[in-house]
Amino acid sequence: MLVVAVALIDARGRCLMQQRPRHRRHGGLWEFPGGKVEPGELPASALVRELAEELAIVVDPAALEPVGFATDAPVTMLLYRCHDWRGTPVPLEAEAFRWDRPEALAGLPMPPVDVPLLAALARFVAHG
Ligand SMILES: Nc1nc2c([nH]c(=O)n2[C@H]2C[C@H](O)[C@@H](COP(=O)(O)OP(=O)(O)OP(=O)(O)O)O2)c(=O)[nH]1
Repeated sequence: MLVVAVALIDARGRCLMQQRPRHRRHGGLWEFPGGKVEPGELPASALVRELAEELAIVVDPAALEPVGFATDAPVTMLLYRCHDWRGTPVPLEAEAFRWDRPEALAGLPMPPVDVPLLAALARFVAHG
């Protein structure tokens, strides 16, 4: 299963994570916005679609920069970062969401693939 996700990063270097609805797989855990890549879909297009559905924001695929990927079978997740989007994120599907520095988010309960990707993101945000 190929999953794409994004770290939206604001002007203060804070990143958005959201809490999965409790009734779903990994319910209650904190994750990056995103979702599954559908057959025939490009990863960046899938992410643009998911961000419109989940957060009501518009993202240009060119504004998505790769951070890295991680696997915890059956999930392989590609993480991008993005500093530029249109609209104000609204949690349409999440239980809750929060903006914080990647180091501060590291203590939240999250799915296994998110742990190394959040660490990679923290290095990016620290070093530009
Ligand atoms: N969005 C997202 N999903 C993650 C993360 N970490 C992680 O293991 N996952 C897993 C949970 C799910 O098994 C899968 C994403 O599926 P999803 O259910 O959110 O995606 P979707 O919106 O396409 O799902 P659906 O339409 O089938 O309900 O990836 C993460 O940081 N963000």
